[in-house]
Amino acid sequence: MSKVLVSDPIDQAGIDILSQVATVDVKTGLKPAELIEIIGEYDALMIRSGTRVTQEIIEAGTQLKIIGRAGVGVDNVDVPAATRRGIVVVNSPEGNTIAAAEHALAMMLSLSRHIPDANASVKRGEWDRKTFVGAEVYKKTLGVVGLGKIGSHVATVAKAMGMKLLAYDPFISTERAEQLGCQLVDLDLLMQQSDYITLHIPKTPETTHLINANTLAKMKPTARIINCARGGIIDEAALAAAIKEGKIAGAALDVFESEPLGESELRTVGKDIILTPHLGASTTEAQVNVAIDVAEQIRDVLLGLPARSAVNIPGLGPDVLEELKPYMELAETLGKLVGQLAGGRVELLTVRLQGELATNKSQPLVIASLKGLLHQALRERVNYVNANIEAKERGIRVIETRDASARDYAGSLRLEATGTLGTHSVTGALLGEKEIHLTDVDGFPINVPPSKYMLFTLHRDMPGIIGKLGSLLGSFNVNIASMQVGRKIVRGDAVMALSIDDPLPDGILGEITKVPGIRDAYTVTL
Ligand SMILES: NC(=O)c1ccc[n+]([C@@H]2O[C@H](COP(=O)([O-])OP(=O)(O)OC[C@H]3O[C@@H](n4cnc5c(N)ncnc54)[C@H](O)[C@@H]3O)[C@@H](O)[C@H]2O)c1
Ligand SMILES: O=C(O)CC[C@@H](O)C(=O)O
Repeated sequence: MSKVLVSDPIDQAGIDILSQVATVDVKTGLKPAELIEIIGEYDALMIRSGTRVTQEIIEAGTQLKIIGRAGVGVDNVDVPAATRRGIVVVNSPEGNTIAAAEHALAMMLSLSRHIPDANASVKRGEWDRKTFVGAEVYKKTLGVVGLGKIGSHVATVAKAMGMKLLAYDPFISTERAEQLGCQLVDLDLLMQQSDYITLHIPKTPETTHLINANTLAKMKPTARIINCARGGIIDEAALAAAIKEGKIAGAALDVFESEPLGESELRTVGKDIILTPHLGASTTEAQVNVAIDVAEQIRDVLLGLPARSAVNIPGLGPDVLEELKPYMELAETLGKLVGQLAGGRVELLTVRLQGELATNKSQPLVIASLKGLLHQALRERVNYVNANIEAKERGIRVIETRDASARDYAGSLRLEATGTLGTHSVTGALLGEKEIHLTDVDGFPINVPPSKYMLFTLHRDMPGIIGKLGSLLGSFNVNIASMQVGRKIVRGDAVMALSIDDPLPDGILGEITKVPGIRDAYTVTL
């Protein structure tokens, strides 16, 4: 019989499901060293946010087939390390949506009516009705940052309370925002005009400290901000200072840069801040939902069936997977690349299956392309199961075309993305059945394997330009691993594809486009 370790408190409904197929050990509060010592015995690990599943733990888990996160965020799991070891990582993308949305709404109302402090004062034996005069949310403006699952529910309820809604989400269509009664605006306008601001975005390199001293300075002195998404999206020191200096009226936080919250400026802010210990998902209903959702997936994988919500391995049948796996990796890589070249919000993705691919089942490749395209916005929240629906919700139209006559490679795939900032295309093929090569960018032929960090330029093919770019990158200590120019005619327009060893430092793209002859530059992380 299989063995499952449950290392965080999980609802009994989940344990009951696991017990149908496995021996279940519940051992919570283990120290990393204790977990490393015992993990080798187990086929599956089920966690919440309390267990940090590091590469070391994954390597010690020699029998592990699946890690189940009873919740949304898998930021406490080293997913790449699990993927390298062939371990499926599953989550529950929707089980706690309502709980988290309601917590954010509760925070907003508690802030506006001083409920935590009024409650504490009565319990101290006081009867003070003057200090706790509040404000109504009716007819006030709520700025929703991130209009995904949780943000959408918050918006719907806030609308019903008579609030005016602004939303900032660069990956959502105007139509979707309008359906929710939200006016889609840029972040600056949202910060300036909102009375309440609520964050519902993932934590990514782009969203880390998205709310900082500069953005806080744009808020009204009477405005309040709520973060029930992820710690680190708000710069905590800047927030504490902004409240203490009266630049904003208050904040409510459920999540923190470091959890559990230790010594922190936030604790010294006083009555204008509400702090809860990551309770967004802590409702009986949500805990039952996520426990059942994840336990069912662990049970299925232990029985050799696909998981419905894997963040790293598709929930498709093993036969389809085996046949299409290399092409799905190609499609996902091209999706990530074209999404980053297009920037902004993509409205149309054209997927063109060429050569022998034209006769293949296209659906998995379209899904893999969309998963890649949406990765920038949704990170681990987009998977092979939800990519299609997430794309629809964002108003991304997909067109599939086929060209069996294309003969350059046995089979190749071309993705073209049209968005608010223009149209870009990329083509790729497999060499030796496995090795991905980029064969065309924006109509310019190249032949380069993708690498984690890349830089693409659109420039005029003229003497000296490569040297100037090389020196500029060198002056920023950027090491070039490889470089190739693709051009159609000599001294015409050309594309340069560079693989670089590290991410480009901030501000360098602007310097690159100042090099005479370089029109555009795009940095890409794959
Ligand atoms: N406090 C809790 O206990 C708790 C519980 C559940 C979820 N969460 C967190 O809540 C957040 C939202 O979860 P969800 O399920 O709604 O996710 P979701 O993927 O459905 O929605 C996230 C939205 O953010 C948008 N987005 C991505 N990058 C953005 C950017 N740079 N600027 C603006 N918008 C951007 C996406 O387009 C998407 O619409 C996540 O961080 C999740 O981890 C917290
Ligand atoms: O397990 C929890 O309570 C955290 C839940 C939440 O942050 C999530 O990502 O689902």
